[in-house]
Amino acid sequence: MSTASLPPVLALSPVEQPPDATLRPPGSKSITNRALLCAALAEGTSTLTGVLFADDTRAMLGAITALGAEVEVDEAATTVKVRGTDPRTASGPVTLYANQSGTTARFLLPTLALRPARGVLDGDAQLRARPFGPLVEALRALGAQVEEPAEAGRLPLAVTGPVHRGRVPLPGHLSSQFLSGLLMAAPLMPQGLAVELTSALVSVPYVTMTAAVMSAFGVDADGLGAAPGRYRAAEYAIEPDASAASYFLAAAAITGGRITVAGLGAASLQGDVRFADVLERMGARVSRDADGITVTGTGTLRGVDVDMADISDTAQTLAAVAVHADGPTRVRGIGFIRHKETDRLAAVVTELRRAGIDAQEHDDGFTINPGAPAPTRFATYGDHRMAMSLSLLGLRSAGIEIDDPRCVAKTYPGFFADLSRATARA
Ligand SMILES: O=C(O)C1=C[C@@H](OP(=O)(O)O)[C@@H](O)[C@H](O)C1
Ligand SMILES: C=C(OP(=O)(O)O)C(=O)O
Repeated sequence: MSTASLPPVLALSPVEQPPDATLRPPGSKSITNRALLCAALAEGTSTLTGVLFADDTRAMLGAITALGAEVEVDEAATTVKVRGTDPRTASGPVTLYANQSGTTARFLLPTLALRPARGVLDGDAQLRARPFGPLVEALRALGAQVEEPAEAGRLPLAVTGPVHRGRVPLPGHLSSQFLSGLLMAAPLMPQGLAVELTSALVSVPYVTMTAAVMSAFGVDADGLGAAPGRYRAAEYAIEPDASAASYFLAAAAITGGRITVAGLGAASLQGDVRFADVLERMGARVSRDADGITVTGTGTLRGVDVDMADISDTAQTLAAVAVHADGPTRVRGIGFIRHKETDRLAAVVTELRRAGIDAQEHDDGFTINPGAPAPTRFATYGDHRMAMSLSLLGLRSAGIEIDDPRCVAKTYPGFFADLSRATARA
């Protein structure tokens, strides 16, 4: 699936009747990038199934190949075989390119610090604007050399390992990805690693996910460290992406239809499945079973006051739902999403106001008042989640257009095709 056939501006039409559909979104970006890295660091050949193919995971595939893993891709079968490598035996320099992908970049920097050679990590302009300072400080504290040829705490960065210490302080309030990246490299550090958090951790479920994927590849991690050891090759099945699922569950709530997202059962590793709980609090009917989550819109949506620090990738989805509620929605706990693909608090409030919706930005979140969106061409800020969330406003309102819809290539190239399939028929 590619975004090449999408126009530069996508015009959306409201649904003719409430949808009644089942779909299985592509594999989880977060799990794919963890499984690819753990497999690349493992002894033996792993087989990953349900792999996401999108810009962010292609960045990780390219990087582990550059690091010396052997990768065999069968995209049609969503399968990747990875023969692992040991970065501690590397000799030459390497350059890795993370494109726009925060996970790829933050997961790989600590792995570069395992190599007794110089490794350069870079990304596109958007990723170069995102913070890396806590990881730079942590790797230096562990004994690696880090050069910051551009700006302090920003890509590009050059890292020369190996590390030789095993304890490190780390702030948690900006991003959990720094901790996840350190944890995945931890078993290959000479003393393992113990991290001491110096500020409250955001996006906590992603660290639990990191420990779960590490454990599937034979390493025990407790969320703050791991003992020295080796990953073992595994056969690993990746779940559908729960953040991607949020758009479809929201679509059912907004339209009064019924949509089932298959493949996200009660044992899901992804915190974002809890977005369905927020829809339930708002008045949608939610059922969960071993195979998936179904949301049925009831025609009533109440405004909510909700902390989304654990599930912040779904905050923009909720903003689109909140427009259709019967009272204000206040989202808290997500000041850190100003450092994602764009300043997501400013972006979502600016775009909703452009459509005539009464929305306010706060230090830690936003308030959205319900309203009828005026015909609007929405800017998307190179942020896939702006494009996917704002497209939900086109389900009930006429004249909604999405600028640069191709930005969904970051995590979900087939999003607009899947949205029109899921919402086209009763
Ligand atoms: O570890 C991960 O896979 C992710 C962690 C989250 O980032 P932060 O920890 O920066 O909030 C999330 O927003 C991102 O899409 C994926
Ligand atoms: C924040 C995101 O991605 P990343 O940090 O991995 O670039 C996202 O997918 O919403």
